[in-house]
Amino acid sequence: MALLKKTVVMVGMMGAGKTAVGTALARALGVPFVDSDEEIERAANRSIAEIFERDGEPFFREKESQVLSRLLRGKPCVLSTGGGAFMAEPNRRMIHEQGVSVWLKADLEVLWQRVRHKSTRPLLRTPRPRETLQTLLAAREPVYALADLVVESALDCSVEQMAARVQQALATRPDVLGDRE
Ligand SMILES: Nc1ncnc2c1ncn2[C@@H]1O[C@H](COP(=O)(O)OP(=O)(O)O)[C@@H](O)[C@H]1O
Ligand SMILES: O=C(O)C1=C[C@@H](OP(=O)(O)O)[C@@H](O)[C@H](O)C1
Ligand SMILES: [Mg+2]
Repeated sequence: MALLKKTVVMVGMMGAGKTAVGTALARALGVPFVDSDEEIERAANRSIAEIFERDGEPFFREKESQVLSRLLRGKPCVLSTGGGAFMAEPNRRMIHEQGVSVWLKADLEVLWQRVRHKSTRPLLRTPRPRETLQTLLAAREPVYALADLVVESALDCSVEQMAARVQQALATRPDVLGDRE
């Protein structure tokens, strides 16, 4: 059984699999899983889409930073963020100081196939959502590249396979993952 010394923070685009792979990774490691979007929704008692609609994106980003700060101060766990969380420099600093970031990297086609039938992501409620996703991806990739570890996703790679790949990447970091006695 593994011993987690630092919180593993999943970052990357919408549809990269942060929530799904983070859940599987936490199960495999035997540690708690938290998702910043779910925490925000629970505290507000509203969906992310409703929060964007009623309170606007700046309000959501403020809540996101607060939730990240709180969760990073807790016991080591797997923490999946929303796709925009890593864009803010103060968030990146907190994550870097208190956890280890893992970028789930995926290309446009993979991301699009995973998000196209869902209406839960307010940033993609545009006349041409695929193009919006492409523009966001181009703007964000250089920032995700600042993450501590990168794990690439492909269309034929299952959630469990991705979690195993992340675990392999973490095994190269004895400051993050150790052996329990
Ligand atoms: N490696 C994968 N293989 C197959 N389906 C996946 C994979 N990763 C994610 N998915 C699916 O894609 C969708 C988006 O994944 P999700 O975890 O919500 O992404 P994110 O949290 O990064 O936006 C979900 O339906 C999820 O089950
Ligand atoms: O990319 C983004 O800015 C967002 C991604 C979403 O999370 P997922 O990446 O889990 O879909 C959610 O936080 C919100 O809709 C904004
Ligand atoms: Mg998610």
